[in-house]
Amino acid sequence: MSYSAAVADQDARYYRTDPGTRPSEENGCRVKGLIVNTEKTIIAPATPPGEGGLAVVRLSGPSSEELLRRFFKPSGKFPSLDSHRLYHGHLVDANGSLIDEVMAVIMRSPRTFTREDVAEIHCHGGPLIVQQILDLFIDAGAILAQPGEFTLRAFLNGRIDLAQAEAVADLIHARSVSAQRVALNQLQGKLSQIIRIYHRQVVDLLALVEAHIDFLEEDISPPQPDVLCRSAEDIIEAIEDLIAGFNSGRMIHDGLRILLAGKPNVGKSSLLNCLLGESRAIVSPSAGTTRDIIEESLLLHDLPVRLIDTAGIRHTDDSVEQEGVRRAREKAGSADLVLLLINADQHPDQDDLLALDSCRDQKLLLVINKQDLSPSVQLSSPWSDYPRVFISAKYRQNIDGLIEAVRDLAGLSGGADSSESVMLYERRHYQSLLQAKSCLQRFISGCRAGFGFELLALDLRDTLRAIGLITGETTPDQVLDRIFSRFCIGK
Ligand SMILES: Nc1nc2c(c(=O)[nH]1)N(C=O)[C@@H](CNc1ccc(C(=O)N[C@@H](CCC(=O)O)C(=O)O)cc1)CN2
Ligand SMILES: Nc1nc2c(ncn2[C@@H]2O[C@H](COP(=O)(O)OP(=O)(O)OP(=O)(O)O)[C@@H](O)[C@H]2O)c(=O)[nH]1
Ligand SMILES: [Mg+2]
Repeated sequence: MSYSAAVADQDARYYRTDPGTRPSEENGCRVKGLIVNTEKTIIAPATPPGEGGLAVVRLSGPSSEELLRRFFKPSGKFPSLDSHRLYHGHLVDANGSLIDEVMAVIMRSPRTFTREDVAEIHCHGGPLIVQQILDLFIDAGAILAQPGEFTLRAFLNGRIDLAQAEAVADLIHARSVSAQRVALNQLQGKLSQIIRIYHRQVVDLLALVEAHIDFLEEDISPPQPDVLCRSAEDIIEAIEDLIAGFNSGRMIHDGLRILLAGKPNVGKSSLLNCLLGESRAIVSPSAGTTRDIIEESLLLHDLPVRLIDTAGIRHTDDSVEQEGVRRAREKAGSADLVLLLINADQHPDQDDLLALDSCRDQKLLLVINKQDLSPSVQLSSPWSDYPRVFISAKYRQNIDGLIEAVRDLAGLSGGADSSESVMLYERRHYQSLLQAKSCLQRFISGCRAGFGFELLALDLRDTLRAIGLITGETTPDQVLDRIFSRFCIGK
């Protein structure tokens, strides 16, 4: 089967190892079984499509070595290929015609990324070459890997847990150094280690409770409710520490949504252009220039940011401008942070107040623009209630001060860039921990209300299930499926 036919056939390749749990046919639609057949040897390009210096094609599974040996002819006289050694040679097809001059390596199980036998072919980076190599191996019995299947196999074979597998994708997608660092820490198992500690503590607590269920007749004194409660409270406290960092983690990972708000002509679009370093939005001295919402992604000192420029907010009879104002107000709610611009050379007026009203409930930084025109402006309440920074968007004055103020307000100054830091940034992990916390809280109220140990044990088992979702011990197949489908082919 050719590479493209194999891609088309991908869906037909999901099956489980256990025949008892074959995918069922429900309403004529196949349910994807996630457990892959690790008897099969998978193949995929490990490098992105297109031209490059090199491309790497990777195989994993029991036939990797046999398939490599069939088509790879090492230079020199090597009776056998040593594991983990890169060899120079030629790749030839079944008829013996040359496909490419390559380097190849065989890595024997279990010291490999997937814990299976892995072979890699480092060929010239041309799409046609890669295509021919894939065709060659697929014709010989290898199957094209699903997106994420190498990492999935590493997970199924127990080399990494689910949080580490997710970190592989996050590492690849990271666009800022901090996001990269946080993902790398997670890949190294630092989050998993903490999760395992929580797990251990809940297991210990459960053992205490269950011992009393099992040995009811024997004369051992039951654990004191306040002792049980205290243990649960300690675990909750630790979980809360991790939960508390989620917002910062999420911002580092997903980027910060920053809305530029303010009445017309305060310089919102000028600030967008200034931060972007290019003239993206139209700037003009006439009020009401921006009508549509303009969104751009950029890095502010390594912080990924989605910057949203909106129509200046004011009362207006122009229907197009009214629509712009409506959209601007609507956007305000979805932002992590609002930069509300006012003029340095003018006391805030009714239109400024209107703009403030539209984003009062948001985290807000007052940006006093055009400081080149006037060095200071006297602010009274409500304006004096907000953190503020003076800048000039047009002349790029104090932009560093602005970025610092943004980081401060987002809670990202210091801490976050410590290389040791473990940060919660996946919503899935956050939700599992919230769930674990509420199970523990239920346990505590149960203890206090004098519930029986059987019931209390149930709460603790629910806690363990919630914690296990993070490392993948208790994660349902559909969730695994969703996680691994985020991966690219070949990872
Ligand atoms: N050429 C190449 N480079 C690569 C990878 C790869 O698969 N091939 N990787 C793929 O993502 C990453 C490296 N990650 C890896 C992680 C674990 C193992 C591995 O073999 N682990 C074994 C122990 C290794 C040993 O002791 O020598 C294990 O954990 O059991 C290999 C690569 C990035 N660079
Ligand atoms: N002196 C001075 N002028 C500025 C500064 N920033 C912006 N301006 C000027 O203010 C005018 C309005 O700027 P814009 O960026 O279009 O303002 P806006 O808030 O996007 O306006 P609307 O899109 O109409 O809501 C332009 O003439 C800019 O050149 C500044 O820091 N100093
Ligand atoms: Mg504008």
